[in-house]
This record gives sequence, structure tokens and C-alpha cells, in this order.
Amino acid sequence: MEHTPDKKFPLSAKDYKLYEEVGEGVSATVYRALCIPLNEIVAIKVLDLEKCNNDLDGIRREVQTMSLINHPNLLRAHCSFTAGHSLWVVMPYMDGGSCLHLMKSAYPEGLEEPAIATLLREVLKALVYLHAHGHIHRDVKAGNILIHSKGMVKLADFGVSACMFDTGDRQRSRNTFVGTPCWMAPEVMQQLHGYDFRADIWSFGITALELAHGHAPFSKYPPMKVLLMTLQNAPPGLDYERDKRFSKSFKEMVATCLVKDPKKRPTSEKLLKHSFFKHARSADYLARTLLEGLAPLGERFKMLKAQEAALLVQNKALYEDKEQLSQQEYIRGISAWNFNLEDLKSQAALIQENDGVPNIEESNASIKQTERHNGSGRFTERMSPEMVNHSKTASGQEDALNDLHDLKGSLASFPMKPLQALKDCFDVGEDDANTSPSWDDTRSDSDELPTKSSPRSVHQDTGRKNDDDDGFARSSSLSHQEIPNHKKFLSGPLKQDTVAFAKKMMDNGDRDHLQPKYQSERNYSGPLLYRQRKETNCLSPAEDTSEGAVIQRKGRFKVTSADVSPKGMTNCSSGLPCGGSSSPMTSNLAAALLPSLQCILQQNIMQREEITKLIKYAEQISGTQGDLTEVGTSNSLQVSCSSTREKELQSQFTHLQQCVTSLVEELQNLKQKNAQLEKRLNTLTNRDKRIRGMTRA
Ligand SMILES: Nc1ncnc2c1ncn2[C@@H]1O[C@H](COP(=O)(O)OP(=O)(O)OP(=O)(O)O)[C@@H](O)[C@H]1O
Repeated sequence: MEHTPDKKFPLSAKDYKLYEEVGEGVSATVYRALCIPLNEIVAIKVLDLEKCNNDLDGIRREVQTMSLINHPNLLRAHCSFTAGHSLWVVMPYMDGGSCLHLMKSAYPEGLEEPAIATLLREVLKALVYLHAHGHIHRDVKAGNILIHSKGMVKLADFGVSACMFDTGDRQRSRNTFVGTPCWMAPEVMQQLHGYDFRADIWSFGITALELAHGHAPFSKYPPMKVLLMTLQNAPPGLDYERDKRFSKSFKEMVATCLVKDPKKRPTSEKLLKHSFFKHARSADYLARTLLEGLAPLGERFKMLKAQEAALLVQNKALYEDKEQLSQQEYIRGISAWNFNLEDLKSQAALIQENDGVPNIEESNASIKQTERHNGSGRFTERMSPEMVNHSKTASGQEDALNDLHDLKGSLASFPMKPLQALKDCFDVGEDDANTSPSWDDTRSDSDELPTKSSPRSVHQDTGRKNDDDDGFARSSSLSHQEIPNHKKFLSGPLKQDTVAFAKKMMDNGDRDHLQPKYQSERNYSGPLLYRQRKETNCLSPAEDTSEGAVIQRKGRFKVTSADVSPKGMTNCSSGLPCGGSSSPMTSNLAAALLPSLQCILQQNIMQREEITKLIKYAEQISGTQGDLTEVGTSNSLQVSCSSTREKELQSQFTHLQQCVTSLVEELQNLKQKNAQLEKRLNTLTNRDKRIRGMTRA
């Protein structure tokens, strides 16, 4: 399977015999094949050029890169040629398949650390080579790490790679979104200053997490959300609790890769020296621990594909309505995925149209545990029950609204240039069954692969497949559904659509219900500072005290008071008449006063409780109101504050604010009286004691 430069691979389709399908990509199908003259098993990637008419440059680049590179950890093409409407790329057959397939069929919960270290070290070596030669891979992920049954590891798929020394048109390719969302570095998404090889280091870190968990972080979310989460959330990483089985050095290695500032990420060369890679073992170890006992790749592929197809049938009824939405998501999940804001809007609009199903998704820990893997494709996402539920649930609405809010926030740091670039929606093209190459379905006698029984066969994992999807299982027959043009290229200003959508959501009265989750669920890092401000509910030292101390802050509203602190109370009493200077009183009088003083104290306590309750209630109302007002003032949503409900809430809030203020005043008065009475009582008690003492004497 190693690249053999001396061997001349024939440049004609007739010299190859295609066997079973072993993989599928966006516009390509990969077959195990026999090179007849050389009697050698190879893999042939058949690209339908008619389907790739938008990306011929990408294909040319892939083939060019694949033939020029020369590194044991990079998949190099033997040769390539056209056959009818197709381009055939002949390459070494990696009979273990991709790491993604491997996990899907045998290790759905992820791999063990030594195996991960071994695989990643090999991938890193490939990256060192690529980066040193001025290439950025741009699509590092488990789906592109291929393994051979002898344990060799190769990084594949240069479909979206770019040369850092490119100029002109090719340089422009570094100013567009390429890659697969979950693995994509924030700077690639943002495109503020372009990006370099360090984008691969981010993807490498994500791949490490993918291998550790069996799926990439955020993989259960639709692309819009992945984009927002990557930009706004703290970088993902290995969790102290959840990932106890992994070493500190593994956690550290992942953390060094997943730093949002690309300048702070290590180079591939430096990363290779990280102590984590000392845990790496031999190729033989990989072969023994990962591949032994597995069914041949073609069988595993077939099995997974059948499972995905069954799932599609199972969910057809639910799914039908969401055809376009899911289709679009599916399209986006693949490599060379392109963001399209117009498309995102329509996706949000589609989500919004559904309602009524309770939100079960995000709070459900078991679902979290069985997060689906989107992998390099989104085939199962479009049909898994979870996905269907996602689009049907109230949480879908909620997420959509939240995402639109977030999108608005992100736009501040989101340059206009990429937004324009994004308008070219990735186009799947039309289905054309006639362009498929002819191939032989039977296994050849000359097949190099040993047929082994599979103790860890795909059957083991049937139950999980609902949640665990994979690009690998995309069926050409199923994936080629047409997207109507109006869905492919939606036009119209972003603002209007989002406003309409957000407004509808608000008019439905959903906002109140949305807020608590909206606030608790997010990790507001990044540009959305207004949210952090919103959540500030205590007085900071820098707080403006001109209006009095802020005792509560929600949104743009503040509840202020002259001074309600205990210290303030003491000060307040200082100017009041002191009981000590009053006329002499007998011990009997003091005793008579005691019960009424106790009563006042009791009342005071009860009133205090009432006020606390009212403050809490006012906080809730003001929090909601504050949020809505922020939405109302935002540029992108431009929600009008004039709805009746909002007015009602506003007057309620004002009323409550007044109540709170008067109650606070009342409380202060009572406290002052209380303090006075306490002082008088003390004086009387002292006087009483003195009198008693004198009497005794
Ligand atoms: N040489 C090979 N040997 C064995 N399997 C392969 C080989 N090349 C590719 N495959 C399988 O075929 C799948 C699709 O191939 P590839 O990634 O090149 O297509 P693609 O169109 O670029 O896909 P994607 O959009 O997911 O990146 C791979 O994920 C892998 O499982």
C-alpha cells in the first residue's frame, strides 16, 4: 500500500476493476479496486465532475497536492485520470478505513489514550511536513485520518487544502470559509485577519477531542449554532470530571491547541515535542488494539449505510416537513462547507414555524452522553430522531431565537467581507445516476484483505446509531435530493427576516419563557459583552453612585436607594433625639414598654421579609424587561417596544419599582424608630438597674 514511484499505474479506467464502495464524500465515492496490470489493490476516488462544476479548482488542487506530497503520513495519489464525466484518483488502499468509521462501527465512546496518542503523533508528523512546505490542510478531522490494517496512519483529503504561498485567486481561497464546522478554527470563521497553519492546530485539537469522545464537540448542534458556539463559548476541552480516564498531559495538549488566539497556539513542530506524544506506541500496537477482529471495511461501510437508511425510513413521516431544512444542514456538514447567512435565516425561519413540543433536548443528560456524531457528513443528522425533535421542539424555537440574538452580537466582530463571500451557498448539484462508474460488486480472489470475523461488529452498536451519525454513511441515492432554487439562494436583507422572525417569537409571548434558559445556558465569552453586563446584579466599585447606591441592576434598569446598608441605618439614627435625655422613668414604666418594643421588632422582621420577596419579584420582571429592551435597541433585531404586553410589563415594573422604593423608605423609618426605641429601652434598663442598686444599698 506504500507509494511506489517506480510502479507505473495505468491511466485508463479499463485497467481497474472496481469492487465495493468503502467511502463517500460530498462529490466523490471511494471504491476498493484492483489495478489489473499490477495486480494490486488500490482505492479509487471517483469524483463526478458534473457535480463538482463549482469547485473544479478545488479538485485540481486536491489532485495536484496529492501527487506532489511525499510523506509516509500523507495519502499520496498514485495517479489520476478522467473517465467520462468522472475523475478517477487512484491511491493506496487504507483497509482500516477512516478513524471516524472505525469509531462509528466499533468504538462509539472514543478510543483509549495510547491509541489516540499514536494516531495523533502520526497526523502531527504529516502536519509538520505540510506546514514546512507551505500548506495548510484545513480539514483535519477523524474522517480524514486513514488507517491501514498494518497500523500505518495517513492524513487524507486535500480537497480544501491551501498553499500559504499562493497569490491571486488561490490566495483568496484563504479568505473564504472552508473546512467542516465543528473542526473549524474561530479565525477561519471570523476572517478578520485571514488565517494560517495554526488553523490546522485548532482542528487538530478538536480531532483529539473527537477521538477521545467518539464525536467532535458541538457535533449535535446545527451549523448555525456550531458557528456561534465556536465564536462565543470558551474553547472546548477535556473535562476534569468527565474525562478522568485521560492523563493530565493529554488534557494540557488539547488545551494548548484550542486557544482562540491563533498566535498563542504552538506550531506543529513544537506540539510534536509535547510530553503527551511520549505515550505514543507503534503501528503494530494500533493494528492489534484497534483493527484486529473487525469486519472488512466494505462490510462495515455497508452495514452503517444500511443502518442510516433504516433510520431514514423510520423517521420519514416526521422528517418530511423538514426536508429542506435538514437537507441544507446535511449539505453544510461536509467538507468545503460554506456558511450562507441567507440560508441560516431560512433555517431559523423553518425552526420557528414548529411549536408545541416540550424541550427535552439540552437538559437531558442521557442525550448528552449519546451525542450524535456528525462526522464529515450530516446524513444521519438529517434523519435522526434527535435531529427531527430538535427542529420540532420549543427548544428549537428557543435556540433559533437565541442564535439570532447571538448572531446579532457576533456580527459586531463578524466582518462584512466574509458575509458577502458566504452568499455562495454550497451547491450539491443535480443527481445524475448515469455518471456513476461501472463497477464490479463481487470481491476479487486477489483481494489482499484477510476476511476476519468481527467480535466488535457494527451490530454491537445498533442502539447507539440513532444518536451517532456519520458522514461516511451518506448514500448517494439518498443524498441527491434536489434543493429548490429558492431554498438554495435565498435573498433579501438579513435584518427584515430576522426582525420578522424575532418579532413573531416575541409576539407569541415566548420571550418570558425563553429568558431563563437563554441566560443560564450560554457561556458568554467573546464579543457579547452586553450580556455580561446584563447579568451584573451587584454593585461594582466603579458604579455611578450619583443616583444613590444600586441595590439591584437588571438590563438597563437599576433599583437605587439612598443607603439601605446596616451602616447607613446607624448613621441615619445619629441625628435623632436620644432617649437618654428624656425625663426620668421608673422601672415599672420600662417593663411596660418592653412588650410593645418586641412587637415592633417582630413587625419589622415581617416587613423585611415582604420587601425581600417584592425585590425578588421586581428583579424577575426587570430582568425580563431589561432583556427585551436590549433586544429592542439592538441593530439587527430592531424589535418594537410598543406591544401591549410590553407596555403592561413596563407599567407593572414601574409600579413595582415605586412599591419597592416606598417600602424601602418605610423600612428605613421603622428601623430608625426601632433604633430610637432600643436606645431608650437601654437607657431605661440601665436606669432601672441603678435605681434597684441604690434601693438595695
Ligand atoms: N485511500 C482510501 N482507502 C480507504 N478508504 C478511503 C480512502 N480514501 C477515502 N476513503 C474513505 O472514503 C471517505 C470519503 O473520502 P474523501 O474524504 O476523500 O471524500 P470527500 O468528498 O473529500 O469527503 P469529505 O467531504 O467528507 O471530506 C473517507 O472518509 C474514507 O472513509
